[in-house]
Amino acid sequence: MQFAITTAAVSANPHLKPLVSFPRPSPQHRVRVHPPRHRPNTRASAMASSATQELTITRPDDWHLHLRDGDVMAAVLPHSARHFQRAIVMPNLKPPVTTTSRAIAYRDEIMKALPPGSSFVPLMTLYLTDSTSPEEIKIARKSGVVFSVKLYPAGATTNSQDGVTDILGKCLPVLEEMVKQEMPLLVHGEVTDPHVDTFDREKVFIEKILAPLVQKLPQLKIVMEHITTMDAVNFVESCKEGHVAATVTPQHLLLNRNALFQGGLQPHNYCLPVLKRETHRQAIVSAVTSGSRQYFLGTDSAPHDKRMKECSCGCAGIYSAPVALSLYAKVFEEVGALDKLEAFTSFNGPDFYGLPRNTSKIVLRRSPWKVPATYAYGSGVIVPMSTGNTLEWLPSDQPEE
Ligand SMILES: NC(=O)N[C@@H](CC(=O)O)C(=O)O
Repeated sequence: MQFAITTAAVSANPHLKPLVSFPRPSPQHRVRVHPPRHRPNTRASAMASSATQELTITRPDDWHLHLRDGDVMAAVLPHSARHFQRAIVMPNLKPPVTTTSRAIAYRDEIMKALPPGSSFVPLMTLYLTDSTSPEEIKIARKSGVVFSVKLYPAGATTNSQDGVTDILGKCLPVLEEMVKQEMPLLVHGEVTDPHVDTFDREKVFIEKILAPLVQKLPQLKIVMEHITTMDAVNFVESCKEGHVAATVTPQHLLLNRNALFQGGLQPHNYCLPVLKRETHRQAIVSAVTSGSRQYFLGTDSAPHDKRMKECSCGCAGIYSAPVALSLYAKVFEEVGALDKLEAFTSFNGPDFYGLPRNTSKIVLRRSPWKVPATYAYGSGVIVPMSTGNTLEWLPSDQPEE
């Protein structure tokens, strides 16, 4: 990563309080809290660096993306293709992508919808069901286009009704084949028991499902998707690097659960797993900006029509593809860790998946830009994360307002 301007290497926001420490269960699982470094000690130096700084980083990949299909896909795909070289494409379509042949057909649709000249590469994912066969995993690996298998506990989130009901039982032969094929299992880590408090569902999933799974199949490569709690951070860090990793979204780095109720119900901040307390957000920020190789970028960008979000039973999902890079840069800058951004966005993911790192670059300029209120698609509009806000970091090919 290059810092083009030398006035002040990396500026932290002088108005932000340093992160505070919080009680931890055991010393070996302690999250490292990294206070801002290179904090400019004069207003002048902060202003000088903010006026001029730019970052050149290896082009990132998005390791958790919902592209949908049809009109919505046509509208959102260019946003991801503009900033990301590759993306793990989630399979929760209606009907879900449960076989390699469907994954190939979906991939073809994506390729056709790409803007001319785009070199974006979709990495396909199979949707695990109780009846997925070990043979399907062999076919998936041979195809060269399927790179992972997604576990949705049945009923946990958008289009998960066909998901898994018994991961440690019925799915075991499939998981054993995945170990052989070195095929990562991507996990939506929430229990669905209605008696478990919504805010505890990730923690309980770790205790009841994930920890036993790792114990049973320690060689299985697992990505805990869109982590939201310090429990997840502690769990990931208690596991072996290279075997268990986690993706982290911009919303779980920037928002806590107050954002759901700020001035009234805020449907555009509602996603699953739901936002958690501030202490959890801080634990995730500390973990991700520590330089650990177990975390990588996964936006979970999940577009829904505005009418499906703003209604009596609004659906879960935050659309972040156009703003994600700007937001991740903001998070890293706020704790003085911009020097760690590139590993998170561009190295840790491919290293975990055993894929080559990208060779092309992208430039982030400190050039404030206003997020549009909505993005139009065929029959409606999608409201992006940070709608209407001004963001500091502009990726090089982001069109100016
Ligand atoms: N994150 C969400 O809240 N929603 C996702 C599904 C998912 O990843 O849980 C979606 O597909 O809309």
